[in-house]
Amino acid sequence: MKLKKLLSAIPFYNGNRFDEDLEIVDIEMDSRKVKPGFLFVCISGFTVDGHQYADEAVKNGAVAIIAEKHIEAKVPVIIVNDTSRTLAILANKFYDFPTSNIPLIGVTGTNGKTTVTYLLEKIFNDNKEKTGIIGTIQMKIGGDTYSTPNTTPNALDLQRFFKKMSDEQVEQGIMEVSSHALDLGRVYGCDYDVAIFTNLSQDHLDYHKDLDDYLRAKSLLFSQLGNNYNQDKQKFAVINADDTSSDLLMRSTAQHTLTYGCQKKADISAENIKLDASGTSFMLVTPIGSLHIHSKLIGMFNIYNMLAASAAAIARGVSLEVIKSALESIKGVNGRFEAVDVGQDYTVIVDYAHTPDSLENVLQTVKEFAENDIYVVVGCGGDRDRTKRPLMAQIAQKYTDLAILTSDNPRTEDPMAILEDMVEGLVEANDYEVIADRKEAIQKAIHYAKKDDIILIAGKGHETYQQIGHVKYDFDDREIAKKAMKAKGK
Ligand SMILES: CC(=O)N[C@H]1[C@@H](OP(=O)(O)OP(=O)(O)OC[C@H]2O[C@@H](n3ccc(=O)[nH]c3=O)[C@H](O)[C@@H]2O)O[C@H](CO)[C@@H](O)[C@@H]1O[C@H](C)C(=O)N[C@@H](C)C(=O)N[C@H](CCC(=O)O)C(=O)O
Ligand SMILES: Nc1ncnc2c1ncn2[C@@H]1O[C@H](COP(=O)(O)OP(=O)(O)OP(=O)(O)O)[C@@H](O)[C@H]1O
Ligand SMILES: N[C@H](CCC[C@H](N)C(=O)O)C(=O)O
Ligand SMILES: [Mg+2]
Repeated sequence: MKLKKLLSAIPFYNGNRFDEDLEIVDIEMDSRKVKPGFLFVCISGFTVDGHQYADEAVKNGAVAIIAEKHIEAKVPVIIVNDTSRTLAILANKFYDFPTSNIPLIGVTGTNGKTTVTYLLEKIFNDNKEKTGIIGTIQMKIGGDTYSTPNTTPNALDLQRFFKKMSDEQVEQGIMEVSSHALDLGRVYGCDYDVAIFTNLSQDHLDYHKDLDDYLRAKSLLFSQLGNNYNQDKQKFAVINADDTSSDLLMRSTAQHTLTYGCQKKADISAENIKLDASGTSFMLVTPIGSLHIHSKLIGMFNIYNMLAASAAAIARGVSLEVIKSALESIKGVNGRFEAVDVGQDYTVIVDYAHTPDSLENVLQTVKEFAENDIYVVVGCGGDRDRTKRPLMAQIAQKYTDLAILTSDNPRTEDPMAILEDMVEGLVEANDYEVIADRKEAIQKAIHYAKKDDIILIAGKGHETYQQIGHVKYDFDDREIAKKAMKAKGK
């Protein structure tokens, strides 16, 4: 694309000082990835300032630069107020507004985003539609998977992936939209058809000033719904009516709303709920009819996830029969309440609970079905919200017979300092142990386990690494638990 055409996406941009007939081969925000003919965008990051790398970008072949301040360069430098937002606008234009060709569902909320996206994948695949997914575990088109460092990638990677989805005739895009992404404008310009809200509870207070600021970030998904207005497309906000933030989110959108819930009056609800250790059953009540669902997913929180997915599928025109068969056949989501079974006579569950609310939900569920002792192995991530650490330790102790506090991904923090923050939250007299080495902590829990006990290993779920400092070491809770059980003779 010609630089001139690309720059037409920036309002009031009228700099004719440069050779705007320059051909731009692609856009980059990372100097190390720049190739001849690229446009380099300087981003002021959290760790370094991208403006420092303009020289390197030019050496690698950048033919023009977008920056927030004057820099000396042998190529045209276009100055804008906010390079992050400009990058989102330019990437959208460069890849030809790919989300206008793909029906897109965005899922936001503190917990349940990944789960809801995989429920939706199953529903749309059963409806014979090709899906594309973007989220915490991976990005995916049909059966092909791609890794991503973020739950919601930066605007450039995101628009590139949407273009790929569009080229590969994806019929339904489904993505997790993190509060960081909303706040940093990573999803600016994405044309969502359905925006889903799961719930709001404490997390990410390292980044957001307070819970109101966190909610404000989440609300951006709803206020931008339908901005790329197209009268042929109906847009829907799917909102958890039982969550205290639902009112604000409903007021944040001018589009249709579909509410779901089990307590307050809602458009889509679950009645006659039955929960047991093998799954859940309920009557799914919707504006297009009611059906009985029997699912293998465990816990009340998963009923909410199923309601959210059903509501979005209904908004997209999927029949209740397809929704029922998909929800009844899905076995679970990678690393979410995943049983690790080598034939032992006690239960081991690996789960991704890494917030106070998710840990409480999951332990409440375990407690409801426990026939004997409950052990939890849990830690908190380094370089993340410190205030959730004592709360998570308190919850770990409240619902279990033994809490083994350990490391999650310490990142650049001292693991013992993280554990000290956790221990501050302990209030009850019952037992706890602190074992900083996660492998040892898992082995210890398995060593203690007797017939009919339950061990919950929380926080890392699907992750296959442990990040210590800046290095990611191979680490999979499930593999370590299996080895420990086999070493014990099960
Ligand atoms: C705090 C945060 O969000 N950081 C994100 C951010 O990194 P950054 O701004 O620090 O980037 P930087 O390293 O300072 O670099 C600034 C600029 O210089 C450029 N650069 C850098 C070095 C070089 O040699 N040349 C060069 O050009 C970089 O490409 C970049 O454009 O931009 C990066 C690229 O998009 C992200 O990968 C990175 O996410 C990191 C991995 C992260 O941990 N983010 C977390 C907090 C996050 O966003 N999490 C949410 C999910 C939370 C949830 O569970 O809900 C997410 O959506 O993932
Ligand atoms: N609707 C829910 N409400 C509360 N807790 C939930 C809910 N759904 C899942 N959980 C718990 O939260 C954990 C994480 O679930 P999931 O990965 O679906 O959430 P997420 O919102 O994608 O998380 P992340 O912010 O890390 O992307 C699960 O392992 C489970 O313990
Ligand atoms: N997306 C979340 C994941 C947390 C997972 C947990 N294992 C941790 O490392 O803290 C985050 O980056 O805050
Ligand atoms: Mg997720």
